Amino acid sequence: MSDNVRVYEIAEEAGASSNEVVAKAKDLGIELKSPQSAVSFEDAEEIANYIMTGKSSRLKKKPAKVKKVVTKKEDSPKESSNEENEPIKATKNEQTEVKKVEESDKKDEPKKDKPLKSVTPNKIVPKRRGLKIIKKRKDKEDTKPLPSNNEISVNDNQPKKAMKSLSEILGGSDVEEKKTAPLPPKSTETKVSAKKKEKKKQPAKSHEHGKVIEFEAETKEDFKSSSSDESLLGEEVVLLDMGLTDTSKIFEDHNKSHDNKKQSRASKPAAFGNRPQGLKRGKRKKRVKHTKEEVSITEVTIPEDIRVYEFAEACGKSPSEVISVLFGLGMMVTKNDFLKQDELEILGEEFGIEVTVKDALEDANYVEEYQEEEIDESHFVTRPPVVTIMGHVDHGKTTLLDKIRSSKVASGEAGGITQHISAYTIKQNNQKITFVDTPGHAAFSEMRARGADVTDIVIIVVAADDGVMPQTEEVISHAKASGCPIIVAVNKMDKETANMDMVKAQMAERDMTPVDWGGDIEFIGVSARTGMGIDDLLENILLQSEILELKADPSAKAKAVVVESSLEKGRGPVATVIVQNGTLRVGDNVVCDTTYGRVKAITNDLGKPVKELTLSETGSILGLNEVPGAGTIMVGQDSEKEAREIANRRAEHVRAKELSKSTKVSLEEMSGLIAEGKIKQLPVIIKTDVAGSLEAIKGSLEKIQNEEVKVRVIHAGVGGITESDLVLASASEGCIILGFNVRPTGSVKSKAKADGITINTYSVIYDLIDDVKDALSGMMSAVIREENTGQAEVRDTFVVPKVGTVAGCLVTDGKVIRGGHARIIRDGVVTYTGKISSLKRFKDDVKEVANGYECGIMFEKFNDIKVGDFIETFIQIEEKVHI
Ligand SMILES: Nc1nc2c(ncn2[C@@H]2O[C@H](COP(=O)(O)OP(=O)(O)OP(=O)(O)O)[C@@H](O)[C@H]2O)c(=O)[nH]1
Repeated sequence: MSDNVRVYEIAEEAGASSNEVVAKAKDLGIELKSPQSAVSFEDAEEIANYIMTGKSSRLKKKPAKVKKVVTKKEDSPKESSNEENEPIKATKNEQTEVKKVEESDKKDEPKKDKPLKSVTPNKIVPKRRGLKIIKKRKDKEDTKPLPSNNEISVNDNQPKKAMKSLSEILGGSDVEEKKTAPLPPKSTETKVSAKKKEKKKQPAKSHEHGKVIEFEAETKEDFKSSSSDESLLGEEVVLLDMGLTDTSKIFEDHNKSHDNKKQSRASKPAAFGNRPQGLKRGKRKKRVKHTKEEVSITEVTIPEDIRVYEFAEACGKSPSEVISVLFGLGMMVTKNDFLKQDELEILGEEFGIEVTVKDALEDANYVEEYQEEEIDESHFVTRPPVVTIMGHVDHGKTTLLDKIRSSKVASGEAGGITQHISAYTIKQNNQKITFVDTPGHAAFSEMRARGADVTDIVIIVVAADDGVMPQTEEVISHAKASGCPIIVAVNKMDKETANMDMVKAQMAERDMTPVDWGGDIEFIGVSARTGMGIDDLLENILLQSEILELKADPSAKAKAVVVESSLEKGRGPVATVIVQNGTLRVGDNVVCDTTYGRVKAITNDLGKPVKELTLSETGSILGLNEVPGAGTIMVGQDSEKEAREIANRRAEHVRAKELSKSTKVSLEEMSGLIAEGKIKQLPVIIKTDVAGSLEAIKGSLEKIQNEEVKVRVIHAGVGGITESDLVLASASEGCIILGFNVRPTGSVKSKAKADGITINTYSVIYDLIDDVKDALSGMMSAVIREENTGQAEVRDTFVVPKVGTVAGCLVTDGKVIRGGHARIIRDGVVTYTGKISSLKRFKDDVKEVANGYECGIMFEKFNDIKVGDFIETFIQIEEKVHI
């Protein structure tokens, strides 16, 4: 077809009458006689744009009137297009279209011309497409048969690439929206449907000729060439906007239609790929909004441990959406990864959803329940204080604890106390005081962190001769953090070198000013060896306790804190507890975190069986199904069933968490490994009979490490080696299970064998540590050690054609070995390091030549040998490194 465009076509395109076109053409200096007159494409574009935008490069003055019309039509997005060069009229059309689409999506984003393809005057082709499309659109609208000339020619001329640019500009999702959106009457969409019908009637001349862009609903990023009506529809939607004078309606409609499309759009982030950047930005914003409106999920309650895909599902999103949001913020996750707290927060904000993390143990939070139900202040009575003694190593904690105990408990009653126990109760002036021996200040704080702050008063022991030591400082911080009243026991006052004032001064420097110096801390001089001052100390404790007004209800169900636990031969799990509230009786059903049971027997701190333990009393209980962790809280339950259910629920949760953690850790560490370079790890699971040795082993193992290797304790627990340990071990490559005083039972053993999991059991801690050291040593790179084997001096050189230079040498030390390593030293500088490729005595190849003999030596890939060079031969010995 010809290149000519007729007046009425331009009129349709520009949404004006033929007469107007003629008039405007005249303004531009193009003479048109009638609606049947034809002009070139360039002129047609110029005229159309002039009508629509009021601007033209051929016009010196922009007619304000036209401009107005345009502005109205396009709802202002044009303004910015003015910044671009006028000649690009068609571009403007495109922009206008895009704008409309964009704006209908997000009204709040005003004109953004930039994202559109930057158009240069040379690139007229895309403009034409715009023209073509507009034309089609109008056709339908006005039910005027469209001359297909323009379209055909334009289409034919247009390379596919140009089509893509249009698709980019339009943005797949937007188009799709229009396609599927329910359209109110008079809206753009209404027109579209009208057009559709028309199209059916009209064998779409224009379509036949040219390729039409089709935006697939599902794959927005793709666009295709097709001649189907549907595809036309897609185009038309866009084009219709152009023709409309009441754009505000369109926007309204678009907005409405958004609601329906949001989801599908949001779930196709791939569509972004084809969009210009500016649009992308807009879209992202949109997406957030839409999700909010459309899915109408404004809040979700999720479990603490939730994977990406689970979260996506809960929020009505696709996993890829979640991933892309996090990816955009530099967080790499896969759909199976667990989301962290901060990630959940970000996602919630991004999607406009209020995310509530549900306590997974909500139904099994027996401690909280107890606090709510069992605490009845009307039954409160005064209870004895619980005291913890802390201090620097060797300052006399243990001696002091033992002294207090032995001096306050009749030896007959105690049955000759020799065994160290973790807690005991004494009587001072008929008032009870319970002392707890925590394994260290870290353990003390750990217990507090777990909510098991059993301590009422802290005693800091400072040796009168040593004064404040590094650990004393740590203890001060821990004690202060606990908020408990502090008493300083200045120990070893029996020593000649004791200096109370020095201790006081040092402590005062650390904000622990003695009462007699105007502060509020009592300093009591004691001697754990002689017993001096101990009464004074106990009196002070009782005084503090009075001030604290410690109260509890002995008639309530028992609530106790486990301070020590172990698995004892013939007795099973044993837990040493201190009762915090209520009374713990034999026969009580109790739950203790993941363990439960019916109290079979109670032995008090003197090792005697008792029927009950009341407020602040301590003793050991038997009857739990497993060994509870130190610091866990034991609470009495109405029935064993209830106790079991709670414990099982908690155990399940812990197990799930542990498993999830182990995958997480390995992932995190993958990147850690990369960052660290080459570090190797030995994952281990430690199981011991008592909590004390568990801590000791764990602590020692964690310390065994250097830059290259280290131990990673995946799990550490008191009790036998179970199948769940095997599950955990198999989740971590190369994990070994270390048992101390515990052994796997038959079934666990055989399962471990079948799964290829190593279980090593020990009864001596040092053996365990040594074994782990050996294992780590095995993981370390071997060290290459050199050993000199001999030396030779080059006395002469011979060049053998095609072979190389042979050094005629005299071995001056040790021996020279064929195939061995050698260094050539010239003037004291190493000039070559490599291998001896050939070693001869006269004409014979020999394996080695000893000191004092002459030989011919050739080197691998080296011929630059000179008389006077020294040859040093050596062997390399690979040596295992021990940690
Ligand atoms: N002269 C004298 N020696 C004491 C006194 N108290 C403790 N000792 C000695 O100090 C040393 C350390 O005492 P421990 O009770 O083991 O000290 P600790 O603070 O418990 O030490 P760790 O348990 O290792 O943290 C022992 O040799 C005690 O005999 C005291 O009042 N006077």
